[in-house]
Amino acid sequence: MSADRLRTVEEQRAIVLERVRPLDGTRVPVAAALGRTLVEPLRAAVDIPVFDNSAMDGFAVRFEDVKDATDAAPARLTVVADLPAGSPLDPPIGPGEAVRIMTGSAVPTAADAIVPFESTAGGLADSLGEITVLAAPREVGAHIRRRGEDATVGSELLPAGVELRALQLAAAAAAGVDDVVVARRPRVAVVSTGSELVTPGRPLERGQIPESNSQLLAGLAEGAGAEVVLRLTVGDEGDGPARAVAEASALGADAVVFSGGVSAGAYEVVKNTLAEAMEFSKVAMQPGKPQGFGATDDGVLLFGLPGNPVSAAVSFEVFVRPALLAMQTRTDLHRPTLRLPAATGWRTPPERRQYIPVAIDRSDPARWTVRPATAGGSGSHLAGGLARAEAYAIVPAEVDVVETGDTVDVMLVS
Ligand SMILES: Nc1nc2c(c(=O)[nH]1)N[C@H]1C(S)=C(S)[C@@H](COP(=O)(O)OP(=O)(O)OC[C@H]3O[C@@H](n4cnc5c(N)ncnc54)[C@H](O)[C@@H]3O)O[C@H]1N2
Ligand code: MOO
Repeated sequence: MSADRLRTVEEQRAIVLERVRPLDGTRVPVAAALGRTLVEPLRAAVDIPVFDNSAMDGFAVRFEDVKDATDAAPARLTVVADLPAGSPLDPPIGPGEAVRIMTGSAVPTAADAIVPFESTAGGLADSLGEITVLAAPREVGAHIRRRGEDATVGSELLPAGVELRALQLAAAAAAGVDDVVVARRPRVAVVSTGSELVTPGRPLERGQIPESNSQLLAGLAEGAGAEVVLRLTVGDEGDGPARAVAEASALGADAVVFSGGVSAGAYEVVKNTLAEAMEFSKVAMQPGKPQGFGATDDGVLLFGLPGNPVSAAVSFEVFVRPALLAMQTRTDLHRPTLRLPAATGWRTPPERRQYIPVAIDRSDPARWTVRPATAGGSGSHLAGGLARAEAYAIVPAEVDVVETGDTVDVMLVS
């Protein structure tokens, strides 16, 4: 590689992923597994449904008895038992007999169809003595939900490597599973660098700004399944980064995410103090050109993201998030992307892939469009506009300008 050729995003990401070691699996209750990554397939512990059960409130019948029932020629049956949900009973049903049954109750072995209350003359109001069936069930098995039709004991509901969200955990619970084996949460330290940074809300003197990257990066890290074990700000002089790495290691951190102090100035504290453990490179992306990455001897990953807030946000998406997911053995390391037309045009940097924060206009459901979320275009300092961003439009390095109506790749991040 020539000295001035910038690395591609893929090259830099490959260097990062090469250093990732998978975290151990741990067994956690299903109730505590939201956002965790499965490391063993999820298998059903019981059938779903657990037993043949009624899909309707009504009567369990012998199809033969009611198959010809109509308004003009109703079938009359005697109700011989009542089955609320949860009843353990399996009452016999003789010719001309029926059992009142509620949705979810086990269907008696002797029944082969359900007649809903709506198909009888008396409905619920007159459902415990003689009943008059005015309409035949469609077929044998009508309104019966069969045991195991959704899943059977031992069948795989989910493969390893997927994130457990509410729907997946509901399926686990429905399958009688009470705990799952998931990856340990990566422990992350978030370290902001810069002598100009002040805790938000404090009075600002000339030259000072509110510190926002730790909020950004801690939130993104947690969103990627990590546990933030340390969050601090260090100045541009001294050995703050090295002390932060030591503190993070003592806390068992798997990764330290620095922001700021990685480019070409006189006070690049991350670059100046961690040069032995980290490599500092330029990546053909905008924002996010200056990147630092490395690891301690103990394998703690060290990310040196550029300090501009949009640069830090984009860099997290393309390098840190995939690494945190890979540690958790997640199969899919990347955000979903769509291809959408641009609602307005914008300029793009030469020879660098652009990641521009965008808002999606969904007013026409058949034609979503995107527009830059930041008023000043792609400026990496425009932290306020991030509030409106829900995605990044990704424009290839070869493209110089996006025109209104051009289709762009859009990486969804919220
Ligand atoms: N001569 C050159 N100058 C710069 C280059 C270059 O190639 N040559 N690259 C520019 C690019 S691109 C970027 S991006 C920045 C990256 O700089 P650093 O990573 O060293 O970041 P800092 O200088 O420390 O800060 C940049 C900017 O961001 C603000 N900042 C930093 N940390 C925070 C924080 N935690 N919360 C809020 N804002 C933060 C900081 O005040 C600066 O305004 O370098 C360019 N320069
Ligand atoms: O590459 Mo910098 O990250 O443009 O702002």
